[in-house]
Amino acid sequence: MAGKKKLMRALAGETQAVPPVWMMRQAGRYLPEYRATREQAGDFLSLCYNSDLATEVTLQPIRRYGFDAAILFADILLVPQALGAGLWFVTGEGPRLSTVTTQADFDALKPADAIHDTLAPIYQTVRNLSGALPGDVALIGFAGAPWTVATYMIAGRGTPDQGPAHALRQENTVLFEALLDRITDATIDYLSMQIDAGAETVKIFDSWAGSLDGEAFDKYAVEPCRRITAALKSRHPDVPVIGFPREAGQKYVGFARATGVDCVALDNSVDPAWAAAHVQCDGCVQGNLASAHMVAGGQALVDETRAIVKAFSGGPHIFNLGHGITPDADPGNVQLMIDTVREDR
Ligand SMILES: Cc1c2[nH]c(c1CCC(=O)O)Cc1[nH]c(c(CCC(=O)O)c1C)Cc1[nH]c(c(CCC(=O)O)c1C)Cc1[nH]c(c(C)c1CCC(=O)O)C2
Repeated sequence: MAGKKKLMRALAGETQAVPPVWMMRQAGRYLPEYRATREQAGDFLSLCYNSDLATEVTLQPIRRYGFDAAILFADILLVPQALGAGLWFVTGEGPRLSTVTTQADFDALKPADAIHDTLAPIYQTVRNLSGALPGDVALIGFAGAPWTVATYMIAGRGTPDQGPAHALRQENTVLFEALLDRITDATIDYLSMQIDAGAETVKIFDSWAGSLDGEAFDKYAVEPCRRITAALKSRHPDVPVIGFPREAGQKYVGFARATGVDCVALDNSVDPAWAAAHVQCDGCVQGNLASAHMVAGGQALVDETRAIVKAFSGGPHIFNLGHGITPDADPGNVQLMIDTVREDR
């Protein structure tokens, strides 16, 4: 597999002495060049839909640091918008959406295959990137998992406990499941189009998977991810899929087998030694340095980075953070992390 990109080799199950490295939100507000381009675009959503500027911010962290992978610059909430939901961002607070809590709200949504007009600029960004990236850098596409996307569509915003989505699933299960199915169908088409445009792997972000217990986790986190993965594999058999059931805890065990994903991304609440024994045994894992180290830096960052690389050194591993890098991170600490991952060993 010598000629293949480092990220793709890890996803194919190869153990490497130096793991590939990239970061969630690597194109983000901690970088001065990102803030400048975002200002040029006007606002966050305009940046997402401007293919030239979205290409530019995706490339910025690749130029600055030489990561092994670039992740398409977009957002998981573009799918609800393409389905017809209202979406806007309140500076300093986060996303706001028109809510879907009644049958009438649901009936007003567009069919899954009507999303592509809205999302066409995103496919263009992927095409741009596919031609612009250095030859050894892999391109990652992504979408939100249906449960996580639904939590925003139902509440109309981010919530600490996903209460409104849990309430709807209990009070109107039929409507809740219809919404999840609509998002699932749209997500399959969306990711498939990203792959057609040049994404070499795709990641499914289930940021709120941890709030689903027992049977609900199987029905609303595992099953939609399994369905998306199976549909993608039938259309694009050679494209690996990364699943990120954040805060799944013990339910990380067997997630790859149950869903068919090629790699499981770990949040930083997971102990690396435990995950090496119970999750990495099924294939590639990604993670899981705490983002706080990117703010604090110092010897603790170096020690923890080394400990994670060592814990996962017996199998396929992609070095990453456990969640997105935060705006208050120091760009110098990112370089220190990368240098530590890539040091001779
Ligand atoms: C839940 C979620 C969202 N978006 C995303 C998730 C899942 C991952 C996670 O749990 O963080 C995923 C996402 N969002 C963004 C990407 C681009 C790729 C990357 O660099 O990782 C990805 C993969 C850009 C973004 N998405 C957002 C920003 C910051 C916007 C800005 O520039 O002002 C970026 C770079 C905004 C966003 N987008 C979302 C929220 C809640 C917010 C506001 C919070 C915040 O400001 O960080 C929804």
